[in-house]
Amino acid sequence: MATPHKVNFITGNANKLSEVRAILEPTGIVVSNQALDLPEIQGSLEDVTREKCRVAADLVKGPVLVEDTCLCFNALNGLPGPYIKWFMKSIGHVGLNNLLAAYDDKSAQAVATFGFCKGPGQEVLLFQGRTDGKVVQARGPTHFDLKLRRLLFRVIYDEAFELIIHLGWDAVFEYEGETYAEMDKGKKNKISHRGKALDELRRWIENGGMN
Ligand SMILES: O=c1[nH]c(=O)c2ncn([C@@H]3O[C@H](COP(=O)(O)OP(=O)(O)OP(=O)(O)O)[C@@H](O)[C@H]3O)c2[nH]1
Ligand SMILES: [Mg+2]
Repeated sequence: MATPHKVNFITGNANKLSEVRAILEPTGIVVSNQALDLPEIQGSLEDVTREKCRVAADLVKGPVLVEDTCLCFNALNGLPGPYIKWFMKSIGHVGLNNLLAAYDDKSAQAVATFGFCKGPGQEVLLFQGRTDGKVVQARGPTHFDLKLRRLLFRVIYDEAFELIIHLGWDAVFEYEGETYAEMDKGKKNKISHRGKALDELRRWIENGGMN
């Protein structure tokens, strides 16, 4: 039997990790994980991922997969884009809606950019997926993971605030009438920015890219 392909996904986000595993593992790609704090520079979506990947490969001294997620509002020429994590932390779901209050155009794109690098000093390859949707008032469970919500009630306020950034924006991103939060995970993973980017990665791996 052929040895399964393996990727070492460097992320501190447990929700991303579980989605990546749910998407890749049924295709025979084994996903290991290291949670490292990687720098996120200012720049284009591609620049942010490329730099995360370069630093991760240096730290791990081996092959790595990283991902950076953006939420781009068309009325705001792509902002918050790669800064969505900090916007979520500062203004939450209501604030994201308020940002678009002055515009009729509520359309947005969720973008996942994965970077793969074979090791220190090697080229970073990018795999990107985009899903078009629109920003709506929060609907569906306002968490990107239930366990985190339970934890939220158990930790002190400051830690709870830090965790809010992991709750994500699934509840305010609507795709064809349903928010990501209202969809079952299987459906989200089929149509999501992350699912599409991982399709590209899987095709590349199946065509011998990692050899
Ligand atoms: O509701 C959501 N549905 C998703 O599908 C999704 N994917 C990412 N996110 C959130 O968007 C920001 C991206 O920032 P990000 O890419 O830098 O991630 P991160 O810092 O959490 O992890 P990482 O950089 O260690 O991989 C972070 O706040 C993530 O929690 C999502 N929220
Ligand atoms: Mg990050």
